[in-house]
Amino acid sequence: MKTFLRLLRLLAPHWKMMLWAVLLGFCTIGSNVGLMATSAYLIAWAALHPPILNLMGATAAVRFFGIARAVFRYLERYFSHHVTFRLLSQLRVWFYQALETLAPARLMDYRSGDLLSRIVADVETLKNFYLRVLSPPLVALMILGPVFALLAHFQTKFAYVVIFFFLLAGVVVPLGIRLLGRRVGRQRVETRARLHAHLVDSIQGMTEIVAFHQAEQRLTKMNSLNRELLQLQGRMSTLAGLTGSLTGFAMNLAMWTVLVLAIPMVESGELKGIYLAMLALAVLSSFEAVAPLPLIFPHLEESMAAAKRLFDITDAEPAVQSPAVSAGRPEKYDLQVTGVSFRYDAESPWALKNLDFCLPQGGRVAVVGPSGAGKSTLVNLLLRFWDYDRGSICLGSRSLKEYSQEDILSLIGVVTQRTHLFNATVRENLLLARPGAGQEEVIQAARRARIHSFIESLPQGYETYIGEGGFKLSGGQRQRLAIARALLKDAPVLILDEATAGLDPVTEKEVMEDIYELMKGRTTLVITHRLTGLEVMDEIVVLDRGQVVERGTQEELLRQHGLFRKMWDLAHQIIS
Ligand SMILES: Nc1ncnc2c1ncn2[C@@H]1O[C@H](COP(=O)(O)OP(=O)(O)OP(=O)(O)O)[C@@H](O)[C@H]1O
Repeated sequence: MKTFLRLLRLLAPHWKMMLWAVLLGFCTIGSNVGLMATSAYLIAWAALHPPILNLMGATAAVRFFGIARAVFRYLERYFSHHVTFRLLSQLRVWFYQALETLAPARLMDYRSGDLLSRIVADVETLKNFYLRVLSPPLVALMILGPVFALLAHFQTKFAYVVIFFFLLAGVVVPLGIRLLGRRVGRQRVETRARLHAHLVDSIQGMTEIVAFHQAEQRLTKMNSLNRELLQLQGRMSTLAGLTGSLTGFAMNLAMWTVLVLAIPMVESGELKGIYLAMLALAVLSSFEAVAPLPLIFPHLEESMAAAKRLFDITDAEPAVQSPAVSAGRPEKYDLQVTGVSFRYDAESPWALKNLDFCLPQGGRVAVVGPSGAGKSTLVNLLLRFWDYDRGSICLGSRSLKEYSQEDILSLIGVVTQRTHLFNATVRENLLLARPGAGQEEVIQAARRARIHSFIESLPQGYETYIGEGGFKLSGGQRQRLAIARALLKDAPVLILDEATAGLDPVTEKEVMEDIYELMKGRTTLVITHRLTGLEVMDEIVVLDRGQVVERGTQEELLRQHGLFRKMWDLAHQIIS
């Protein structure tokens, strides 16, 4: 019920349009009843060869209802589709905005295919909530009044017969269908989501799947999910077919009952014969309003399941609470980390324990350590993707928690090993760092990152599409674009998170030179497990299992014969 009310609230801004669509739906079916009734009356009367002038009124009514039905149908479709598409786009934006506030911390537990399924398929499913759940009963209720009045005008018992069969087709049949189709809607939403997640996962990991000969297994799983979904869709279609026949049966029974009651009245002279066909067709056509009712429950169940999946995400608490008023820009860009401890959840071990270091404005500090030491965790905290549990991190004189995430992200430029490049042009990818930058600034940043001449050599220069994830570029070129992006952003604080990992030694050396260019005048934190280029660092902090185990300059650490020295020797053994 709560989900139902929340969905209604989402529809609230469009209530006027929806009301119009319902009114037009009523007018369409009303015109159809009028058209059928007046046509039957006209034909029956014309068969008695009255003077042609006497038929003029009925002829005009047939024309009027015929045209009205078409016009109302068009307008009803126009309004209902208009409102549905606006609703869907509003839902998509609303859901996407919720995703943004949760990224990345709260989204880690979801598969990307599952999220895709929610934003595409589940949102799409919700169009049925209005079109097939809310609107049909309102239209049916509205049509019942005039049809009742029309039939009661001739005989009250005709009207009661129609009400009885309306209730049968519009209430009893839907309840029966609900019993038969229990859980079909929900299962369909869930199976579809699993199939989407599996598909996206398979497409993203296609290279590994082929390399490890897993295509067969993947296909088998996909086929089994497909079959499950097909079965559920088959059940839904069976229900739709059953609904159609039951409603048709109730409709015909209603017509025959009215005829069985009316024919003796014609014989006894209580009712004129020319009204007989009119009554029969009026009853038949009024059932158009009842036809969609039996599928309300499966659609309602499906909409509720889809809405619940969306609300699950939008209700999640962001991992970081932004302050009501952000501290804005600090007066100095130094970072002070004092006694910081953090774990990803209450059951996990500490990823960082009592971490201390100071990074003065314009200074350079490297955090190194073996895999799992907590280096990326530190970056997550500095970018306010997660909030630390103990200790403090200050940027300038203020705690990081006093800055909104937006402000933090504008103050800190990041180059990571996994910089995401979009399936867009080179220029668009660079402009992501500063959308308002002019062409000259873009070129300048690319020049400083030494990627300009390469870009110029591309077929369309800066307008060349670089493919999804920048797949048309080499690793080194991708990193240079990332560096150009950071140069364009021109943030006072810089984090380099394994910025050269995955590059061959020659390219790494070249990219390092670009990185030194990027570091100039910025407060820089380098996160790495590769021990190259660290001689220019003011301090190196060595982390192991979340704790600082050594600190000093490269020279000092090499003399200490501790973990740093071990890592250094190992790295140089591998190279030699
Ligand atoms: N999202 C997460 N949820 C739970 N635990 C996590 C998460 N990310 C990292 N961890 C855990 O936190 C610890 C530190 O991981 P982190 O990624 O910070 O190490 P790292 O030093 O960056 O390693 P690498 O050099 O391999 O990237 C590890 O034990 C890891 O399993």
